[in-house]
Amino acid sequence: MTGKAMRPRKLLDVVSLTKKYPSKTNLIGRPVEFHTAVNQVSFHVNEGEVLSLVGESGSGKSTIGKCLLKVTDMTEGFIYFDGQDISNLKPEEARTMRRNMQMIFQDPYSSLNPKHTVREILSLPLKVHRLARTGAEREKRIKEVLDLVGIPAAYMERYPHEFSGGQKQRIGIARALMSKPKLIIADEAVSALDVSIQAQVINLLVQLKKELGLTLLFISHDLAVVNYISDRVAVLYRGDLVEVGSVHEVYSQPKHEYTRLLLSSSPLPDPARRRGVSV
Ligand SMILES: Nc1ncnc2c1ncn2[C@@H]1O[C@H](COP(=O)(O)OP(=O)(O)OP(=O)(O)O)[C@@H](O)[C@H]1O
Repeated sequence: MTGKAMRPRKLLDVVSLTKKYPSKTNLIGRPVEFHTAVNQVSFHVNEGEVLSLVGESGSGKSTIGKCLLKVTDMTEGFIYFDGQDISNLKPEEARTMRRNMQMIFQDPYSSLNPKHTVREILSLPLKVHRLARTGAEREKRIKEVLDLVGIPAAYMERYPHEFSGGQKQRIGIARALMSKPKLIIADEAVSALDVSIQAQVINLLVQLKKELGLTLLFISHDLAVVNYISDRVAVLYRGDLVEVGSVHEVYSQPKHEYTRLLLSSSPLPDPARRRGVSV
């Protein structure tokens, strides 16, 4: 024993990520002008931590999430995930990668297929990633994950419309957990929920982080929620990453003018600038 602290391992390393969207096309539909939604953004997420991306609407948060999941192609930059360069994956490789990088969506109402039962919704990731060969194996994993998110296994044959908003989001979280991913990207995962339900879902994520050692990239415009859940926070302003640091550092001593503005305009009680505020 040397007494030295272990260095955290970077699970995700984003280097100079740039995404430009076409903003004007010529007569034959070729893009001739571009809008830079994400500009040379670099950050990392350590294994087992929650990093939040914050910023006002249009600052590029969701675009970063989409580039990471390969839902959209980035224009420039590098992405390293779990020791692998995933900057330029082929579609088949991206599918395999998504087993380890899953997403929780903002709107639990539209993100679950209304025609599928919970069993079908949760079976799908297992089938796509060829993870459970038999029906019994699938059943076991579904029950295990429903238990983790606090939905009774007896509700497995129900359809999404039979659940409340908070329960639907728990099912969304369950779906993301099915393949035992290493990283979960939660894009405004609680914004569509009532405040009291938000707190329950956030507490569930905190509990899952502790129990499963989850690594989370949490995308949100809500500074109170971010304060509660995050280890570190990265602030985006019009596509630029202007500041990154521990929640305590950023909230108590914001370095960038925009971060100060964001904090002053958020309904965050003063003590919330210290860690541990409840939402
Ligand atoms: N598919 C697209 N085509 C063209 N422009 C886009 C597209 N998606 C996003 N944008 C633009 O890119 C910029 C960043 O958008 P993005 O959705 O990433 O921001 P955001 O911070 O997630 O905002 P919000 O919280 O409102 O979703 C915005 O100016 C947006 O209009």
